[in-house]
Amino acid sequence: MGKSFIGIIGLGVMGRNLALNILDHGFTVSGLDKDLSKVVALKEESKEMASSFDSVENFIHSLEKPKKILFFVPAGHVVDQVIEELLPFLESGDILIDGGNSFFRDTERRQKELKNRNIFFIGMGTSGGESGARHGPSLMIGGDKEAYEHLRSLLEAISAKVEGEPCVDYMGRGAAGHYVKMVHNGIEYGIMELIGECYDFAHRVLKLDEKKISDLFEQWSKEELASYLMEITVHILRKRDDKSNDLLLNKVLDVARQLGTGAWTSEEAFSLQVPAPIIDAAVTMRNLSSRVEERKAYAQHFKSGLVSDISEETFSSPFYEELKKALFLSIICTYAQGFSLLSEASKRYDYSIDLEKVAKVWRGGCIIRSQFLEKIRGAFQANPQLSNLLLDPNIFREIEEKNLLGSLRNFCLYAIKVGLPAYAFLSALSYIDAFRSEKLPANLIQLQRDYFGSHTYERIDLEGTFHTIWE
Ligand SMILES: NC(=O)C1=CN([C@@H]2O[C@H](COP(=O)(O)OP(=O)(O)OC[C@H]3O[C@@H](n4cnc5c(N)ncnc54)[C@H](OP(=O)(O)O)[C@@H]3O)[C@@H](O)[C@H]2O)C=CC1
Ligand SMILES: O=C(CO)[C@H](O)[C@H](O)COP(=O)(O)O
Repeated sequence: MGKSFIGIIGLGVMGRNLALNILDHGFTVSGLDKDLSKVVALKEESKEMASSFDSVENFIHSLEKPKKILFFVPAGHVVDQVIEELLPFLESGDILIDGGNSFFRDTERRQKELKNRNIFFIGMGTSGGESGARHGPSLMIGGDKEAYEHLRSLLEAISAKVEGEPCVDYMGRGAAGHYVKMVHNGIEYGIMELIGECYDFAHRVLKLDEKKISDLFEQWSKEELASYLMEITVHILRKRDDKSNDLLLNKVLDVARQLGTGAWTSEEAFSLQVPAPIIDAAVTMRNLSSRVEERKAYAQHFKSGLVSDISEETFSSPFYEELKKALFLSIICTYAQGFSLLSEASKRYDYSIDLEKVAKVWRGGCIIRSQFLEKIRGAFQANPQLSNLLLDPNIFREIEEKNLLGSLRNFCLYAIKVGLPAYAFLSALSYIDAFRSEKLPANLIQLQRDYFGSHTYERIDLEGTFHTIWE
């Protein structure tokens, strides 16, 4: 039996589907998982799959040189454990690829440790979930460019395509691939929270049922809001429970779980001092959702969930348009915050990330793919140094011409009036309002800091730093 082009360790949701995708494209694959039944099942599903390996040694020997080994195991210590197990069998020039959601600092450390042994370590951000892995994911590559060249033909073949262009590219040195994927997930958190809040408003304030909301969202997903997350939301809103007569949504606990990438994005944004309040709000709202007992106890103090009811006549169809525009602008702001973080990180960590390429690989296959990413790509094509998407003349014009800001403000006013939690929308509004403020009260903060801590301040009329003797 010939040697395999690539080996995959971890044949769960992602590894299994990616293996099948790779096989479909004519590349040979060996698979390994600590759960042997997964290896056997995959071999049964695809006769071309080279398995079943009951030991790392046999698995390694089934691979052609340089050995290319892709991991899809849980992020964290398991990745280190897998590397430890492989090390005795690796040779100079071998290439390890971590396709999981690893923390970028871990990837940097692994790259340094393995470089001493002349082993390449690629951090590959992977998006698209189960179906993306099977039919075409979006792939964000970081690490040694030469090592990427060994994988390029395979990754271009298996990735999603948009107008013939593969949704895979080299993002930059070091952990750039995992960094871009982390920010992708931060944006994913933001958009999911916004869609959730929009649904909540439509349901609890406009008093629309799920059928009507799903029809509305379906219509929107054929317009400016065309995106994967809108599409799946339409399906979710229509899904019936197989254990009762009800909708599945009505049977599901209102606690949003998380594996950490959204919080990492927020922590990074704080660390690099890049404002990303919608992503912060999305993480906070997931955290708040998990405080079930506290929420229940506090809710006892109020007769109804909403502070006041607004008569239904207030909300005729034209208001639905306001809601759509508010969501659209807030989603634009979420992308703006993510790209702004990438722009800063690229400089700080010397990744040299090409933001146009990021938009290109996110247009297809990934969870945050949307029609709007074409405009984002255009913005970075026109100005690769653009520091914030809101400054792009075309995006600015669209916001102005459609009066998106007016709609967002109107939506937020109603949400506040009735007491509906809309933290992500309110964060989007504050973000824009702060950005369009030539003057902020930060002069007062400068003086407060100087007052209590002698931290000094800058003046608008004189160069240098100043301190006032306050008492
Ligand atoms: N699911 C998704 O939509 C996406 C996931 N990711 C990331 O991809 C990675 C994998 O995710 P996913 O496929 O969902 O996870 P799964 O849990 O479905 O699969 C992981 C597999 O790795 C196996 N495994 C665990 N430890 C070892 C080990 N030491 N040696 C060999 N195999 C091992 C697990 O076996 P066992 O179950 O017996 O522990 C399991 O079969 C994660 O980092 C995840 O965050 C990235 C993008 C999307
Ligand atoms: O990477 C992904 C999608 O892009 C994974 O599905 C990830 O698990 C999503 O994050 P979380 O589990 O925290 O919601």
